Amino acid sequence: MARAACANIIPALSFLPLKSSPSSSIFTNSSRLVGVIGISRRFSSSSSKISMSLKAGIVGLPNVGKSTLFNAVVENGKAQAANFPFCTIEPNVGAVAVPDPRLNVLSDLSKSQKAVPTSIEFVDIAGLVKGASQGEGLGNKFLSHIREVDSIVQVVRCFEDNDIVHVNGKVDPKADIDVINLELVFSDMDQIEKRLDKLKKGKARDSQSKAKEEAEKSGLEKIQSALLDGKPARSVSLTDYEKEAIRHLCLLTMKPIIYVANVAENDLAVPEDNPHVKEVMGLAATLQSGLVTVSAQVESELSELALEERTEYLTSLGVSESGLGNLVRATYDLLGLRTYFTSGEKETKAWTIRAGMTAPQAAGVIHSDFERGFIRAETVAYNDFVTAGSLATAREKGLLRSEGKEYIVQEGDVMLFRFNV
Ligand SMILES: Nc1ncnc2c1ncn2[C@@H]1O[C@H](COP(=O)(O)OP(=O)(O)OP(=O)(O)O)[C@@H](O)[C@H]1O
Ligand SMILES: [Mg+2]
Repeated sequence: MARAACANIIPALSFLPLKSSPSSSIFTNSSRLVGVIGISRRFSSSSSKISMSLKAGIVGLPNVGKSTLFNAVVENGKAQAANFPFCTIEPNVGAVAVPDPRLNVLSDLSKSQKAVPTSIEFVDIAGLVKGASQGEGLGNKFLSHIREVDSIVQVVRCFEDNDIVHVNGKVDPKADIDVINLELVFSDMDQIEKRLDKLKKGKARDSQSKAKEEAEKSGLEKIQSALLDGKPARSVSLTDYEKEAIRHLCLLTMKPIIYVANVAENDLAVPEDNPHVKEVMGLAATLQSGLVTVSAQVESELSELALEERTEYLTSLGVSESGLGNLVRATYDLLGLRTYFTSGEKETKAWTIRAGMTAPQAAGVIHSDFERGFIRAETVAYNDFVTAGSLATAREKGLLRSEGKEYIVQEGDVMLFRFNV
C-alpha cells in the first residue's frame, strides 16, 4: 500500500512526432541530422517520451463545489455536480490547457498554422469528512486517490446559501481547512508508523541499501515529530538523500497546496470584502500556500455561454476576466513546472519540463529518440526571439546559442533540437 502508485509520470496526452514528416518546417534536415518536426498524430503509450502531464487533485469537504469547478475548468468536463454530499465517488480526470500569452506572440511571429498550449491534468476527487483516515465517509479509498496526485487544489466554501447543504451545518472556512489538513496528517502518521515498524526489522543486506534505509528512517522520524505538532511534511527540512528515500510513500502532507476560495457571484468583484475569504487568505499565508478566489458557480455558467455573452456576464459582475486562467496558471507554477517552446511555420508549441532539466531531457519530453540521439540545441531566449522577430534574424544577430548536453533549459527558451537517430 505504501508503495502504491503516486505516479508523477503519467501517461497522458502523449504525442508522437512523425520523424519523416514532409511537413517538417521548423528545422533544417541534413542527411543524418533530423530536426524536431511537427506533432502529427496521437500516441497512446508513454514509453516513448517523458510525460510531463502532472495531476492536480481537487480536494475539499463534500458539497463545496469541487465538481462544479472541475466541469468549468476542464473543457467538456462531465463530472456530476449536484446539491448533495458525496455526489462524486469515483475520481474524474481531465486535461486542461495552460494559458500562456507568449504562445500566441511566438505563433504570430513564426506565422504558425497553429498554436498548441501545454496542459496539466485536474482530478475531481470525492468529498472528505472528519474521520476519513479512520474510514469515515469514503475514507481510505478517497485518501488513496489523493495519494496519486502531484499537488492539491483545496476548494473551500466561502459562499452563503441556505439551500446548499454544508456537511457541518455552517460556512466556516477555518474549520473546513482544519478538518481536511488533520485527516491528511492522520493518514500520513498512520503510514509512517507502519513504515517505521517495517524499517526496524532492517532487511537491507549491502551497505548502500542500509544507508538508504537509514536515510528513510531519519527522514520519517523528522516528519513524524512535525506531524505530531500538526505541521505538514512539506514544512520539514530534509536532506536530498532523505527526500529521495521517503518519496515512494507519497505522503499527502508533502504535496503542495493551493486554496480556492469558492465565493458567491456578488463577491467576485471585491472578494476581500467577504470575511470568509479574508480568513482563507490569512490561513493560506500562514500555511505558505497559494490562494485563488473563484466562483465555481459563475465559472460553470460562463462555460455554457457564447464568447460575447461571457464578457457581458462578467462585466455585469464587475470583473474583467474569468478566474480559471489564474487558477490553472497558479497550479502549474505550484507544481514547479517550466515551459519551453518550439516554434515554426507548422506550429508553435509549449512544452512542460521540471525546473533543472537539461536540454536532452527537455528533448525527451517530445520523444525519447530526441533525447537518445541528442547532439545540440539551438536556443534563443523568448525575449530575444521577440526582439529579433524571427529565428533567422535571431541567428543573424548572434542571439541563437548552440547549447550542449549539460545545458539547463531556462523558462521561456525557444528551442531547436539537433539529433541523430
Ligand atoms: N460559488 C457557488 N455559489 C453557489 N452555489 C455553488 C457555488 N459553487 C458550487 N455551488 C453549488 O454547490 C452544490 C455542490 O456542488 P458540487 O457537486 O460541485 O460539490 P462537490 O464538492 O463536488 O460535492 P461532492 O463532494 O458531493 O462530490 C451544487 O448545487 C453547486 O451548484
Ligand atoms: Mg463532486
